[in-house]
Amino acid sequence: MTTIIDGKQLAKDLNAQTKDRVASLAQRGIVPGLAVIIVGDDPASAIYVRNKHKKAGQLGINSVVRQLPATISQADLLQVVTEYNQDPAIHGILVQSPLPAGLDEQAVVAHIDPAKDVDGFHPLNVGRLFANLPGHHPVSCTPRGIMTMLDSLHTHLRGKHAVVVGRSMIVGRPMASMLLNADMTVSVAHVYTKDLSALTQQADVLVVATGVTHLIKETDVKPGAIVIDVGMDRDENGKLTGDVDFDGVVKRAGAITPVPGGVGPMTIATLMQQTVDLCEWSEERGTN
Ligand SMILES: NC(=O)C1=CN([C@@H]2O[C@H](COP(=O)(O)OP(=O)(O)OC[C@H]3O[C@@H](n4cnc5c(N)ncnc54)[C@H](OP(=O)(O)O)[C@@H]3O)[C@@H](O)[C@H]2O)C=CC1
Ligand SMILES: Nc1nc(=O)c2c([nH]1)NC[C@@H]1CN(c3ccc(C(=O)N[C@@H](CCC(=O)O)C(=O)O)cc3)C=[N+]21
Repeated sequence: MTTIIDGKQLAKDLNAQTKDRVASLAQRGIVPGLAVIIVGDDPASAIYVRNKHKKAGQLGINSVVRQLPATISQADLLQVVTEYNQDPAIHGILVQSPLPAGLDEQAVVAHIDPAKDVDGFHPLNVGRLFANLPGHHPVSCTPRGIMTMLDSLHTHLRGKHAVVVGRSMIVGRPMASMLLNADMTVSVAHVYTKDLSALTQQADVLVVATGVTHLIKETDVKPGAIVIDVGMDRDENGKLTGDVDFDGVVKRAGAITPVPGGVGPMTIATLMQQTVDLCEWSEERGTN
């Protein structure tokens, strides 16, 4: 029997925990604050931002959405980030990606106070993850949510082979670091990988984040493998689907995430979790 990993239910469970933590903070007069900066009018980004804002409200997190015109200058955008860096009511800052052409996303991310970097995209936090440094630091929410999903399976990861397909800053690279930090043997595949299928067939844990609809088929997967589909793609009918051919792969995998209802809801729940983490860490340090 294949386990269908229920991202929606896991997100519900995680959100319930986050809500409890927010309630405990409220008793001390503390409200976690999240600032979401969205530049331009990309419709997909607008939907994500609305979902994040709604979820934050449900959990008692104070979320501020700052909509900025696509024509904003780099300097003015940096100034908005500075404003939230200096605002003691804001614990997490997120700049929705992608930014319109002409704006330097890396420079904007590097301008965020690393202690308020709720996406875990700041180079200092990326480096801390890569080096597996001890202590508190934020990390990319999508792979962190995937680690929570793997934890829920209560399976032994140490020494097993993980294959990550994709090497983006938001998913593939931080995912590979987290799996390595969990003592797995990690392979990272990308467009130049030769014989991708031969590699993915060796994976005990296979994470796919490419944006290529149904790249991974039943015959690309080892029997019993855990398959995590990060893809959020549109099929020929405009329906949301993944990078994994679910109907085929489900016959062979030991566990698999669906799209929708898999990694996506856990990304948002993890963002909320990490906003509260940042708030608690700043309290511990006494910086607020
Ligand atoms: N559910 C969620 O929470 C999230 C979902 N997503 C979704 O995940 C998918 C990936 O997102 P993201 O990582 O941002 O995408 P990017 O486009 O930034 O990166 C895609 C990666 O996949 C690799 N790749 C592309 N085609 C192939 C191929 N045929 N074989 C092997 N590797 C390939 C690329 O390799 P190379 O580097 O060589 O070009 C690249 O590293 C998208 O569908 C996106 O919508 C993204 C973020 C969050
Ligand atoms: N700074 C930044 N941080 C991000 O975390 C970030 C970003 N930029 N840019 C875009 C990607 C994408 N992303 C998703 C969030 C939720 C779902 C999600 O909730 N998906 C639902 C379905 C939603 C639907 O039906 O459209 C699901 O999979 O079930 C998906 C994708 C966060 N991203």
